[in-house]
Amino acid sequence: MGQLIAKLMSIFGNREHKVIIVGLDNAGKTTILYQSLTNEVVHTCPTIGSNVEEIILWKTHFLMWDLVGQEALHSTWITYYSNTKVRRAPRSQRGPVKQ
Ligand SMILES: Nc1nc2c(ncn2[C@@H]2O[C@H](COP(=O)(O)OP(=O)(O)OP(=O)(O)O)[C@@H](O)[C@H]2O)c(=O)[nH]1
Ligand SMILES: [Mg+2]
Repeated sequence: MGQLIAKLMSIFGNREHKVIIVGLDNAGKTTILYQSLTNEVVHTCPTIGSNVEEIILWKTHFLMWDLVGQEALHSTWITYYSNTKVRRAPRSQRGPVKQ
């Protein structure tokens, strides 16, 4: 556990990081965000726009943006992408490619 924390600290340091959570509607994005904050499963409604919360882990601040999942509003995601880097999972961790 100590090694894991040390590794995470070496990646993130103690600065503030902006994290955006995107995905299909009803995927569970808001549930994950508020479960992380409260350690409880909370009742959610479909997100319109976004929810934003700060999570502090080992002095590192994560500003978590939970975005709308409805397909008709995916075009609004781009407005949240400023000052972000997209990280893809390593190829070995990605799912099968659809033909
Ligand atoms: N069974 C099950 N239900 C879940 C899980 N996570 C979330 N849900 C339920 O799925 C529904 C949608 O969850 P949300 O967290 O609101 O989904 P969302 O991705 O934020 O949806 P949008 O805001 O519409 O984009 C809720 O009724 C949750 O209680 C899970 O791991 N298992
Ligand atoms: Mg939501």
